[in-house]
Amino acid sequence: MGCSFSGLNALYDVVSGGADVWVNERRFKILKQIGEGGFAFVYLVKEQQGGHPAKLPKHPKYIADDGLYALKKVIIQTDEQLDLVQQEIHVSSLFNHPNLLPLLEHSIISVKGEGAWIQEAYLLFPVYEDGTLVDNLNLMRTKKEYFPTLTVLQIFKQICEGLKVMHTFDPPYAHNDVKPGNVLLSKGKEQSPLAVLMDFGSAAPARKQLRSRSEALALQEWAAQHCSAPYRAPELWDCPSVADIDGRTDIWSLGCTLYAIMYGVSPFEYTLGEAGGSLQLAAMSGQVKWPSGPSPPYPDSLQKFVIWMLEPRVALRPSIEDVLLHIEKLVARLETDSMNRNLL
Ligand SMILES: Nc1ncnc2c1ncn2[C@@H]1O[C@H](COP(=O)(O)OP(=O)(O)OP(=O)(O)O)[C@@H](O)[C@H]1O
Repeated sequence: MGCSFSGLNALYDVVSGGADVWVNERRFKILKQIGEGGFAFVYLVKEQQGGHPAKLPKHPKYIADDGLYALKKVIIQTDEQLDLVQQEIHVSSLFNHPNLLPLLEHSIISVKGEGAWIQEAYLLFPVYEDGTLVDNLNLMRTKKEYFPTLTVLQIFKQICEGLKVMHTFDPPYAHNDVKPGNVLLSKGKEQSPLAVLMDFGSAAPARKQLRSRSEALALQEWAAQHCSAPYRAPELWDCPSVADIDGRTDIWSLGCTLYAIMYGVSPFEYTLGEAGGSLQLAAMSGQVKWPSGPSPPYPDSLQKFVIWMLEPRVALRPSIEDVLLHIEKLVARLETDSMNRNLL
C-alpha cells in the first residue's frame, strides 16, 4: 500500500509569506480551497519549482501542463478514519482508466495538534475545475436547464466504463457510493464533457456471502455509514440473512444516478417530496415519480432504462456489461433518429 508515516513527507513550509505544502518530493502552493468533505479539505494547488526533481517519479502518471492539481488533506482522528484513507489509497492504486480518478501522490504524516500528535493524509489528484456532477446539476436546476439526451448518455456511459473496470477486476470491486457527488466533470472544448468517478474510500470486494443474521446486520450497519442513503440499494437497507451480494448494488446506484443526471434530483428524494418519509421503504418499493423535465421530454426509452436498473429483485437487475450494451443501443437509435430527421 506504500503509505509513509514519515513527518518529512508532507509538511508546511512557510516561505516568502505563502504556505507551501510538500507531498513526498514535490512542492505545491495552495491557491484556494475548492471542496470540503466529512474530515477532508480539498485545495487547488500549483506545483512549485524547488522540489527535488532528481527524486521525482521517472514516469509520473500525469503532469498538468499548467501545474495545477487538487490536493486533498484528510484529518485522521480514529483508527477507522485511518483504515478508510488507506483503503482509498489502496483501491486507487489498483486501477488505471480514464474514467477513474487517478491518485498521483500520497503521504500520511504525523503532526503535532493541540497537545497530541495527530495524523494527516495528503492525496494529490488531477484537478477538475468544473467540479462535480452534482455542482453542475444544482446550478442547472436553478436555471431550469437540462442536459440534452445524448449528453445524458455520454456522461452516464463514462461513469459505467469506469465502474466496469472495478466490477471486472479480479476480485471484482464495488464502488459502493456511486452518486453525482462522486463524479467530476471537465467540460473543456469537447462536445461531450469528460466524467470521472472518484472517492474510493467506500470501495470493497463486491462479492459477499451472507450466511447468518449477524453477518447481515454487520453489512447493513456498514452500508448505513458508507453508502449514501438516497442511492442505497434495497438489499443494503435490509440485508437478508442468507444472500449473495455482488456489484449489482452499484447498478441500483447507477439507476438513481441516471435519473439525477436527467432531472437534477435523486429519484427517491423526489418521489417522497417535501413531506419526506422513509427512503428505505421508497427504495424497497422501487416505485418512482417523474419530474416534468425538459420540453420536449426525454424519450420513454431513457425512463425505461432507469426502471430496469431500479429493480428491487437483485436477480433481475442488469450487470454493468448489460448496462453498457444498452447504452450503445440507445445512442445508436438516437443517432439514427437524428439522421432520419435531417433527411426529411
Ligand atoms: N480532483 C478534484 N478536482 C476538483 N474538485 C475536487 C477534486 N476532488 C475533490 N474535489 C471537490 O472536493 C469535494 C470533497 O472531496 P471528496 O468527496 O473526495 O471528499 P470526502 O471527504 O470523501 O467527501 P465526502 O465526505 O462527501 O465523501 C468534492 O465534492 C469536490 O467538490
